Amino acid sequence: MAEVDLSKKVADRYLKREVLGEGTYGVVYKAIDTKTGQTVAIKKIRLGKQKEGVNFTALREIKLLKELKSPNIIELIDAFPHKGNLHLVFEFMETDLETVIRNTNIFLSPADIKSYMQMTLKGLAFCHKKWVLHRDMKPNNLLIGPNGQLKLADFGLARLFGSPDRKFTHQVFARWYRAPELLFGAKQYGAGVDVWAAGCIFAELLNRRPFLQMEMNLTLQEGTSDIDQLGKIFAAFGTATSSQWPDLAYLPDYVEYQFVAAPPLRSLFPTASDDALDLLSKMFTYDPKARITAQQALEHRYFSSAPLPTDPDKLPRPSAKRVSRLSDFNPQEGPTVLSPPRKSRRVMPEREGFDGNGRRVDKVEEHAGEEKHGDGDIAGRNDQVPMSVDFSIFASRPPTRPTINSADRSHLKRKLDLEFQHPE
Ligand SMILES: Nc1ncnc2c1ncn2[C@@H]1O[C@H](COP(=O)(O)OP(=O)(O)OP(=O)(O)O)[C@@H](O)[C@H]1O
Repeated sequence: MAEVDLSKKVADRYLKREVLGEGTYGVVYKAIDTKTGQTVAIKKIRLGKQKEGVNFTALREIKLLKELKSPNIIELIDAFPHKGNLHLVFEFMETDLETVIRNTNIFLSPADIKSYMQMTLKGLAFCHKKWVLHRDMKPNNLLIGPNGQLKLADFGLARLFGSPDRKFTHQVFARWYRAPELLFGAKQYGAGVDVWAAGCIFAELLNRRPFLQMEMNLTLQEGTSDIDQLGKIFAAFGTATSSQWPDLAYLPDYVEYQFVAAPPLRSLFPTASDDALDLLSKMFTYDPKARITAQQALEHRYFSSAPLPTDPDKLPRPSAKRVSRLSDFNPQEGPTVLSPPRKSRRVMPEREGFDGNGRRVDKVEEHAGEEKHGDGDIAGRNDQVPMSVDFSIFASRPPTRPTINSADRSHLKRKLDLEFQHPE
């Protein structure tokens, strides 16, 4: 009873405005905090049928996330259960790094790229120090505020609510940022998965296209896609060997890949400086134990050598989304609670495409406006992280992991042969 009273009171504090979009965990609304006049973003996460709502363990974890405060982390301002959904209130951000990268009117200088990478790694290093992993790093999770500050969004959510279900079409992109240990089915992994993803984002900033991007038809094939993604990685950096990565052959989904030598790194990043190339090679180290940490990356000479990182407020970025202010509405009218619209942004596999420069082209599809909730990748959670959640409250179950059969192997061999004959 007490929980219901509390949630109503908190819910009355925020006036929902328009829907900003829908992501893995549910719908995101723009809202106004009537207490402060501040514009916020509210992520509404469906909890399922659990009548008791959020349990104490989850609330404790959410409290920990609220304490995760750093200039490069999106602040979780508030969290409250309401009508069977968990509402997470975040500071409102104007745009995101994916929008910056794919805007062809924006020129990113080496100093700009350095600045975006520095802010990304600062956010990562801060959370890793507190034993919190992101696990779903990608450019659209790197939000940019009005003063150019880049902040990491969705930290800790993968652990709380389960890794996003890769079957959701807008999640297929996330595979391009997955570390090889995850693709080989590692059950125990650490902060290195975020560093690998940050390396992919670094590469994307340099080349202005997703680095380890799979063709859509392969990305959407069930079961074989992790294998194909590994093929893509090995085509770029050479097949991983046990001498480079001693634990390789013991990974749950390990399969032997045809050996290919690495092409020169310089050929993949023609515009990068030598320092940038050196840092990239350390972020893309196969063995997660030997991979550079976020903190070590920040101390790499790339960040102290010329050109120095651009000041965040001088970074080029797209024109800002309009930010509603408290003065924009009449409090007499009462809260404007908008239902999820019938049409909202959603990426469709069959109609989705890429333009000639490898940029994503999102299409709009009509749907019921219902938010969805991933099944959760519990098996893959990091047991070393001292935060624990009773996943049963979210009705999460470990996904069935695709097994590698002989058909997969021959498909893999064919794919690898093709890829290596016709490198991109
Ligand atoms: N703090 C925020 N401020 C402003 N807009 C936000 C904020 N958080 C999310 N959004 C916007 O809401 C929409 C949905 O975001 P969400 O993070 O749920 O999913 P996503 O980033 O689109 O995809 P994914 O779930 O795969 O990460 C996006 O358009 C995103 O830019």
